[in-house]
Amino acid sequence: MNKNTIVVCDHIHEAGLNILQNTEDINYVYAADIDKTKLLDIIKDADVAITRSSTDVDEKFLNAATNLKAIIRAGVGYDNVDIDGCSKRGIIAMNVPTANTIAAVELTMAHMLSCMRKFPYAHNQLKNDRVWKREDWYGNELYGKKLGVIGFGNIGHRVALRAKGFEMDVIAYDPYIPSTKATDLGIKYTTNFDDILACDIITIHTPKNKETIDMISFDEIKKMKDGVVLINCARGGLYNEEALVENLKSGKIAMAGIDVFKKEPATSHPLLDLPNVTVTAHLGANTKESQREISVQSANNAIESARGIAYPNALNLPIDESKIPSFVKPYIELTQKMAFLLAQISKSEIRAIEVNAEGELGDFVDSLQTFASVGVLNVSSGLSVNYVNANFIAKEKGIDLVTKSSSNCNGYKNKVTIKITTSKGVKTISGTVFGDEVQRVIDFDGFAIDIEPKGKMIIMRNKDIPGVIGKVGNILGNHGINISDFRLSRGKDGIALAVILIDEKASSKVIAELESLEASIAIAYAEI
Ligand SMILES: NC(=O)c1ccc[n+]([C@@H]2O[C@H](COP(=O)([O-])OP(=O)(O)OC[C@H]3O[C@@H](n4cnc5c(N)ncnc54)[C@H](O)[C@@H]3O)[C@@H](O)[C@H]2O)c1
Ligand SMILES: O=C(O)CC[C@@H](O)C(=O)O
Repeated sequence: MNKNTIVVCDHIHEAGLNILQNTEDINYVYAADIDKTKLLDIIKDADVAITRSSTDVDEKFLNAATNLKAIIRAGVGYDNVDIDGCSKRGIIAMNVPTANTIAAVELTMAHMLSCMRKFPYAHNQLKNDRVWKREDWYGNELYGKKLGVIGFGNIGHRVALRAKGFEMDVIAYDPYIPSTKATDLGIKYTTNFDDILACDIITIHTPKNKETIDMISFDEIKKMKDGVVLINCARGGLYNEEALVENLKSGKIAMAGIDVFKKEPATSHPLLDLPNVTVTAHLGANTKESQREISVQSANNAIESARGIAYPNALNLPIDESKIPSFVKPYIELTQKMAFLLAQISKSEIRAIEVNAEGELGDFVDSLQTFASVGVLNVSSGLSVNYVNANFIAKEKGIDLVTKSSSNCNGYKNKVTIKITTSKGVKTISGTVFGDEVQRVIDFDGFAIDIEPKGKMIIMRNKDIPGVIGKVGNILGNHGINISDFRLSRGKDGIALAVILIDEKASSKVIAELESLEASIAIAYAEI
């Protein structure tokens, strides 16, 4: 049996390692203790890799991982995974989004309490210095304080709930959620960032991305109360680190509780030199409960993806299958088939692919576009194109991807039209699904037609003159080709379009003979 290889690149709990070890159809390699440069040698054999924040999945990693089909980030944040790089190579990237939520929530509360009571310093004075000076350690209470929560997702909303337990006055800022997500929990909601800057304590729980890096910097800190407390258990760099250091030194920020740093490991960071900072070494996810769960989920997900069964929590799939209503699924298949058909007929450099989804289907036009790209590119690039990398490859080839949608679909419940622009001109195809799953092509280049997109076919554009059908039948018959269906559509200007479904492949000789007919304008052969 040809076994798939799963490489574990970082330390994960033994519960997951045992699962991998005991899975017969998996070849499991433990590479967590190996130097990261040597990992590049090992990763070349991996079908699936499991990583944490200590392994950067960057260009170097991905270039070395020539067999890789899937990668599991054993945690929430995937800012150290080059998702575009994965997509370009057809690698499915996944994370484990909720298994460490509680661990991170509780560490946030610990930092908050620790900052308010200057806990580590009080602890060190007694434990390390053996000094009993109670007058040095007057802290502040959480009770009654205003807490600003930036990012109200899995962690942020739970921090808010716990803060309410401490009878704090909590306000959430997260423009990407409905306000009711907060207000239903009895938590105030704002879209005005200044409301957050006016709080006594601010904690951040957003992902790290272009929008959130330096979200709090010199200007924002200037607007804050003197003596504000800042907590970051999300990602280093969400608070600008230079601004933190300067304002902690001046006392504008009274205390900061920091679990994460812009560059990790951070053993000589200037924040570590300051007396008003409580720090931990990226321990947000480090509870035994959370690590066991992350490890088990990562191992199971890695096995499923190695077997090609499922890709739980995929980050770069164009569609989340669970969110696609069942009526859309046959349209996805139809779109890919029609695009494949159209690209075969076009046989020239593709410049643009436009997908127009009409009816309720309009809401899913982006997903349909991806599958149209797969269909088109499969003709020229083969099966290495999949729905993870199709749009990247199309863009790299300079193909314009256009989507349109409308509610009106001329008598059909839903309809999808693909328009391909090539160096030779424009071709269009439309289709619909009758009932639950009867897929039909209903229009070819403006000719109304009704065919199932399946099998071998000749598409012939011809002058609408007598005797064409007979002559075509003769040529195909002479070559021993059986016609299973012949669909004719007559245009207004004396031109007709025929789609001839046949049982055997039509050779280039057959196509040449058809082209030589006096009525013939254009002949193409295609197979789905
Ligand atoms: N310290 C650790 O070990 C540790 C552990 C787990 C998670 N994390 C980090 O914590 C953060 C939050 O994780 P989560 O599981 O709650 O993620 P999540 O995706 O459930 O929530 C993130 C929230 O941030 C919001 N958001 C995004 N951009 C925003 C913006 N510009 N302004 C305001 N809100 C914005 C989103 O709408 C979402 O509600 C992530 O950065 C994650 O990597 C750290
Ligand atoms: O332990 C890790 O890999 C980091 C965990 C945490 O930061 C996460 O994003 O899940």
